[in-house]
Amino acid sequence: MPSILIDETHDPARESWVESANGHGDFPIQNLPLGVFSRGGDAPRGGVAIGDMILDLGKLALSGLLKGPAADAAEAAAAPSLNAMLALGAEPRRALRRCISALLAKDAPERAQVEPMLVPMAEVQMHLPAHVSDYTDFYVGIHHATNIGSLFRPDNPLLPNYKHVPIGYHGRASTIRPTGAEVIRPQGQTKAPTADAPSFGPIAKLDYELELGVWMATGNDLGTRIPIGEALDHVAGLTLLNDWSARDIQAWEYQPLGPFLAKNFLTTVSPWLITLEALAPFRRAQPPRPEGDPQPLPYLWDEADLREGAFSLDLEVYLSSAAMREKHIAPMRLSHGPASNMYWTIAQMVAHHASNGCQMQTGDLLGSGTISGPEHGSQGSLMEITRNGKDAVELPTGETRTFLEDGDELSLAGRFTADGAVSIGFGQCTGVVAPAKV
Ligand SMILES: O=C(O)/C=C/C(=O)CC(=O)CC(=O)O
Ligand SMILES: [Ca+2]
Ligand SMILES: [Mg+2]
Repeated sequence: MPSILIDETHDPARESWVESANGHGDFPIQNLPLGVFSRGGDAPRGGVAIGDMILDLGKLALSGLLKGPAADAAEAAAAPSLNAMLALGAEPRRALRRCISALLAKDAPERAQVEPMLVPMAEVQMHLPAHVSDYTDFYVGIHHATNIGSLFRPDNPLLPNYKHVPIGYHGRASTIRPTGAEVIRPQGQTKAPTADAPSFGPIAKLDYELELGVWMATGNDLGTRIPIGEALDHVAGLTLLNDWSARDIQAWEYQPLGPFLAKNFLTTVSPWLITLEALAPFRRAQPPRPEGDPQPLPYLWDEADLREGAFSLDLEVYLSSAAMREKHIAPMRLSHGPASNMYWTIAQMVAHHASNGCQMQTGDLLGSGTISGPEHGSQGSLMEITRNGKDAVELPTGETRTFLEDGDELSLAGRFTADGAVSIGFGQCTGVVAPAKV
């Protein structure tokens, strides 16, 4: 476990000569997240967000301003995906962060050389930061697991394995997209409990799931494990993740093998990878397990992980219907809550995933599972908010929603805050629902 490394890159007094970065909600100089962008159809390449600009890592790599591991990292990042850069591991990534922070800091003598490497964010197209090797979705939001379990299985909401095993399922890498991808309403086979027979067509219960995504930097050899104490050394950073879900397909298909077509038609992520090093000031102790909960097996237990395995992060979900956007009504907040409702830490997810010798790889993406709080107003899906369609939500236009309608725009937002630190965010994670392609 890398211990919390707070250095000059987190200094709250550090400002940038890129004026828009100072006081920026997501991308002040203390964040410096990694992404892949292109402009006007040119080749996608790595970049670092700073305010409303992007520092082109392709140009930085060629500039001669970097030396040693930082130069290696920038050179590897001058590619259509960051996989080669992530595969270098934490040290070159951290060295690059320290150099970029110094180059972008107010009064940096290199300003005149760096300024031509900046591209306005408004002019670019964002891509996924990495080629997704494999995608796995966990289920660590204990309130979500309890809420949704009681809707799918009223007699048996939280199954007895939940507090021993970080439950997950294998998702599909080919349908992960960055923010902005249209959410085409899926078609599928469904059967209402009252119907005599199943039918096929556009689904009615389109939902979202508020999740954290974890990008893996390095993996393990087939047949070997990742010890929990080393798990975060394999992680590059975090993203927001929306696991769009078809609840009517899910209810009919999920037993006995779990989610399949209800979940694999699209997953949206925020395009910026917030590195673990940027998150150092926001690491927190994992909330203690409730009294009476079982002690996890030793391969899932690490004292250092318990001391700093959680994050001080606030999450929000916003909905805006087509009619709201037409009338310039601000998006309505559907939920708000802390990310501290994760029963298992990221290190526990990673250690468990590799515990059977499963090979993890650079570019693997792990979803946390839906993060819900215990109270109304903090649930991370419409199925929970509307109790599977029983209690409609009223929008400011007087429209109502039980699940998402065509034209709805759904956005996730997340913000890390801590005393004495400049807060940072993920940027956009949004999708607009389009009619089914029948
Ligand atoms: O059957 C259930 O309990 C429901 C499972 C899910 O909705 C799966 C899922 O995507 C996990 C999650 O996001 O927490
Ligand atoms: Ca999910
Ligand atoms: Mg999905």
